[in-house]
Amino acid sequence: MKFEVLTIFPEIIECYIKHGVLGKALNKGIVEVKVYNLRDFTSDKHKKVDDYPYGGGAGMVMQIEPFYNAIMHLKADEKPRKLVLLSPQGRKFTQKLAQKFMEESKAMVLICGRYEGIDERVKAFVDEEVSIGDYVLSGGELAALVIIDSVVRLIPGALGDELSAVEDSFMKGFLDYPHYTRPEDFKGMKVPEVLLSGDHKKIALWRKRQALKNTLKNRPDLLKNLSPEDMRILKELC
Ligand SMILES: N#Cc1c(-c2ccc3ccn(Cc4ccncc4)c3c2)n[nH]c1N
Repeated sequence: MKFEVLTIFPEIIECYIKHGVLGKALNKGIVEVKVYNLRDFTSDKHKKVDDYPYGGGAGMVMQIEPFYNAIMHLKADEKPRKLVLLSPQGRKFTQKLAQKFMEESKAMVLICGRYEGIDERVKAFVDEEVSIGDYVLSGGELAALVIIDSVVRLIPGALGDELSAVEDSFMKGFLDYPHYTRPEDFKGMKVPEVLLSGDHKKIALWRKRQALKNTLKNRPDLLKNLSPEDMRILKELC
């Protein structure tokens, strides 16, 4: 899968993608990430990308021309790609949308604005407008990285044999269970006995109960379409 990112801060993307799961997927050739500096698609000597908003108001707005020139440059190879604009006004990005992007797109262009946003006319050239959540960021780059990271985790082979995105929370419809590792006793804070028991059936039940308990407490909105067994466990918790 190929990601092409349009931004005025390429170093934000370039720094992050070298590490972790993404770095390994890049080294394996499962994923390709190309970053384009929008300033390279300007036509003035100052590489200007923003201007004052028509109608007045605070801040600056990013001009359409660099976005248009960059998108036309990418489209010149006539290969299919999904163009996604990151924006506070976008549809909510969820695990389900990450799965859809992974299944449907061989290539994605992630368009990152800054300042108070970008000229509305850019939207005529994009397929999706996406927001990663109900909070205000300073630009689209972090959102682009969230999308890249969550989509790459879903690509078969990206996590390596020992891990699987299927086990990820949200994939199962509820939050994850608690995790523990050595030491067994840290300043009197002990690992739950059940996890030391070696009884895999008991451990699995304990983990399911804890996951449902966490979900009931922090994200009851996720508790839909539970299996009858999970519903039984949940009722015990209430
Ligand atoms: N995805 C996503 C986002 C953004 C986001 C995305 C792109 C841009 C470009 C510019 N800004 C700054 C800005 C613009 C307008 N209003 C407030 C701040 C952005 C924010 N904020 N919060 C999210 N969940």
